[in-house]
Amino acid sequence: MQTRFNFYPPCSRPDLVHGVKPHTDRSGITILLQDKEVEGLQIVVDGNWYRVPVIPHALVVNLGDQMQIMSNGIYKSPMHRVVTNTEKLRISVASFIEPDPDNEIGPVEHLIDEQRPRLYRNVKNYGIINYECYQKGLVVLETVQV
Ligand SMILES: O=C(O)CCC(=O)C(=O)O
Ligand SMILES: [Fe+2]
Repeated sequence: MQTRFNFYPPCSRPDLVHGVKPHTDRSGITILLQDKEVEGLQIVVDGNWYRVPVIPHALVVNLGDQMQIMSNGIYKSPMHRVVTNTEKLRISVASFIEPDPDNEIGPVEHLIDEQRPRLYRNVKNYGIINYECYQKGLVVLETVQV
């Protein structure tokens, strides 16, 4: 598990600047504590962005790419982003839980059959693949499809 503290200062041009650009998490599971007053997290569904509301002290549980890979696409790793605002700073704490990077992961055998063929190849060090694709603006899961 790795934990990241995110700090988003107020921004004079939220129309131009994201707090975090659109991405999917590399993890298996992400546990997120949002700022208890300031919204910012958004999720995309069918091309439309939706706010994730703030519920003070509640944890947001999100699934990451490695869950999507291991479940052969049954569990989804949703695309999300963080927007900035002109008035208030925002803080969040995200814990990413994932397999040991040295362990190869791939779709679980009994979730592969004729109705649901294998969607992803086996990979090691998925965190590095995810990071490099994020820097290049690629959709990471597409790069590990069979
Ligand atoms: O700050 C947030 O609410 C989410 C941050 C995030 O998506 C991440 O750290 O991967
Ligand atoms: Fe994220």
